[in-house]
Amino acid sequence: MPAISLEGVRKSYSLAQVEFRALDDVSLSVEAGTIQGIIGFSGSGKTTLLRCISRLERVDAGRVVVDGADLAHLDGAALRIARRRLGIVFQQYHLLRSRTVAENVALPLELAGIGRTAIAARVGELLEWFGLNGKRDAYLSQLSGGQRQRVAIARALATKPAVLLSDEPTSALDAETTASVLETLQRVRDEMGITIILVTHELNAVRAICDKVAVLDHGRIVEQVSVPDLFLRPSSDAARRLLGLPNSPDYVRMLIGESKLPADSILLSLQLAGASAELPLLTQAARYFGIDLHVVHGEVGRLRDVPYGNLIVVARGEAGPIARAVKFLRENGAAVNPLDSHDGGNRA
Ligand SMILES: Nc1ncnc2c1ncn2[C@@H]1O[C@H](COP(=O)(O)OP(=O)(O)OP(=O)(O)O)[C@@H](O)[C@H]1O
Repeated sequence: MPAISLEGVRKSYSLAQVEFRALDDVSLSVEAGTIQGIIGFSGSGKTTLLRCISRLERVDAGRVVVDGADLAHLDGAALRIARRRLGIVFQQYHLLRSRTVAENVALPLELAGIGRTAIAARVGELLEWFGLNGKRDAYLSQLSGGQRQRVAIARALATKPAVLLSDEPTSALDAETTASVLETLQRVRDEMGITIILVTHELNAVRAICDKVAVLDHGRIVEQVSVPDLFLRPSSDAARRLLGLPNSPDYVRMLIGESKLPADSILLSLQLAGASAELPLLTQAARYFGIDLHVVHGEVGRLRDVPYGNLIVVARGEAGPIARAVKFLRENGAAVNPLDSHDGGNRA
């Protein structure tokens, strides 16, 4: 059974009597014990989606089933109890300045009416697990950003939720602290078996710890794929733009500072993964077919040990050899798409 299942979720806001659909028929199933990333451009609906899952916002239509309970259709005491199965962390921590670390972590347990002895035991267990024992009596002002976020995560997990929702938990942190918070989230999944939803605009966070990732675009999920598939084979326009792989030739020309390419050249988008990324395919294609292949934009790297390259290449030469080179690249496992229909993209 999935830990979270969204079916046909819709949410609109009215602004100056104009209805704006922030979530449009969103369906998503998140397996228990996994980290689900949610990415998308600003305004695509990420935060709204988290607010609807946590019932901070009521959906207009659809089902929001968390750990077996449909939060969209619960009210009163039943909703309060069901919400304890969810923990939430935010970018800005939302911790209380007037309380110590231990008192912050205790807060949700106090609100749930748990007895003092049980609260002390649970808080002690969490502070130990999060390496915060030495800070139990410290106040917010005495903590680093990373420590604050660990306190916020510990507090979110106080009531032993099945699911942790995290909204941009690392965007206020430097690279090193980000890495340690991401590692903490990974341990939360691995050692506590908690399902995590991670809303982020940082692709590195997705690459580092997510199992699957959903791409939101204008309130719709346009891709729900494994993390390797996002990086190695992005299919939606939104995912390609998020990865810095634009589909628009004009945008690429601006990026490379060339308003016009030579008449005998075309722009190619090239994706290589696994074995194809280990071969010197571009050099071979250029040599065999007597053309120039010039990488003008993109990235190469390794994703969970699979080498990959997402490249924008200017191919220069005669139409026939370019078409044969493209065929050769495809036969050797590269995904090749002409970007430019004006400068003869149809030749490939
Ligand atoms: N309470 C609200 N009233 C009216 N419009 C809203 C409200 N909350 C969100 N919106 C609109 O819904 C759309 C989605 O907003 P949301 O905050 O979910 O996007 P996001 O992807 O989280 O963006 P960001 O990355 O900038 O946080 C935006 O156009 C936003 O202006």
